[in-house]
Amino acid sequence: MRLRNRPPPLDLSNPVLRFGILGAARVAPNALITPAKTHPDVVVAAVACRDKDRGAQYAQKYKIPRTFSGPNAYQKLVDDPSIDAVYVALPNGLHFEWAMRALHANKHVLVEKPMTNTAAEAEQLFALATKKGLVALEAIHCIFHPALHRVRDVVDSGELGHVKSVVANFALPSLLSPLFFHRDDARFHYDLGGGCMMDMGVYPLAALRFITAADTAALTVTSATAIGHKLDRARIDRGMHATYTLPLSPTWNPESATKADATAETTVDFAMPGWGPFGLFPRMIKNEITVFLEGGEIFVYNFVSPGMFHYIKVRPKCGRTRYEQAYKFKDGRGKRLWDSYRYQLEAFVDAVHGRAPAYWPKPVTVTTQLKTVEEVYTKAGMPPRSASSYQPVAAA
Ligand SMILES: NC(=O)C1=CN([C@@H]2O[C@H](COP(=O)(O)OP(=O)(O)OC[C@H]3O[C@@H](n4cnc5c(N)ncnc54)[C@H](OP(=O)(O)O)[C@@H]3O)[C@@H](O)[C@H]2O)C=CC1
Ligand SMILES: O=C1OC[C@@H](O)[C@H](O)[C@H]1O
Repeated sequence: MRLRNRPPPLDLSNPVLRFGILGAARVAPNALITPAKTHPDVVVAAVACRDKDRGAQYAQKYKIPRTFSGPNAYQKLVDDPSIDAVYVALPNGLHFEWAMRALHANKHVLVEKPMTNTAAEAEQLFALATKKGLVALEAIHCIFHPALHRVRDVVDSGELGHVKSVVANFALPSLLSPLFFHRDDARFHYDLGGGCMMDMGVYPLAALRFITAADTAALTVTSATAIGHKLDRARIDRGMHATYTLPLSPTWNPESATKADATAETTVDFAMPGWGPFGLFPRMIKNEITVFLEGGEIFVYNFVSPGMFHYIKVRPKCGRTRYEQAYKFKDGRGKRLWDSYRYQLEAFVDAVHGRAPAYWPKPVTVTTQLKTVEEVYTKAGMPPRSASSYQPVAAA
């Protein structure tokens, strides 16, 4: 075991990016470990897990050569000179602290969504990354897939006129919830940045902002209604419904655009109850967006994981309905079999190497989204998620 855990010697002429993962996290196999296998410039070199045995099992299962464990595991990984980039796969409330610690240790950071608990924290994080010349990316993977770019292009083309409203839903039926969440999941804990709007809500919000080109401004939240979670009804939302006003995008076709702002709504739920007598009939997963435009509708099925399967239904008021799919970018970049995590990794590595990624979110995209999430909680009568108590080192 000792031998296996000894780091391979560093080859400084090798452009390979050596990732370390913080947390033996459930998300990491899909989000990084598997995509890294098909990226020639990426190696998953280490994982840090607080528990020694669990860390060793995880490393063995996913063939990760090095494990850090114990109470200082995360800091040891972050400080290790053989690691170039840190994937922060921890509960939301720990993202800020560990991404900041990694940046201070001169590592690039791929941070799980939502990037931080608060908009102010994300601003601080991006400021440090910029100061140090490091890459910091929030892992809202679906935005990196060509499918949502195709939807944005159809909207942008003006073929259906300007956007009137958008409805985006991502919700799991209660029957399926135990497959996704532990009974005592971090998602249900306020102190760890839990809540459904934080966890699932960021997908519909980011996607609808992206496809309507309203991704660099904070939306106005016009209403929000939360369904409290049984473990903490006052602070943790099991479900959230919110409505917004979208700023009019200057990229819409000026011929068809009117001065009226568009509206939007999102619905998310960790555990939708069944319907009918005693809620006996289970609901289906909701994972779709509908864009209503002057001249028709666009419906996107499976916007969260479009790499698995998706379709885009374009239904003009006059004319024939068509179905589209997009698994590659229009400039030919990408591969049919890449999923959204693989596209995200491609963008991350491109950015590290100074190549122009197919898509790269501006820091303001992330910070304004978090402002909107904060406003949703406030409007729903719940406290926005609290800032981390971590105090970044002043000068590093
Ligand atoms: N992009 C995507 O598709 C998805 C993203 N996510 C995001 O990824 C992050 C992690 O989610 P997920 O993988 O489901 O999480 P897990 O429940 O698997 O937890 C991840 C790790 O968090 C660590 N951890 C550290 N402190 C605590 C604590 N106090 N309580 C609980 N865990 C702790 C544990 O590390 P250790 O091993 O050291 O014990 C654990 O392995 C979240 O931010 C979530 O939003 C989640 C799912 C999908
Ligand atoms: O893709 C996802 O689906 C379920 C969520 O709880 C998870 O965090 C999210 O990223």
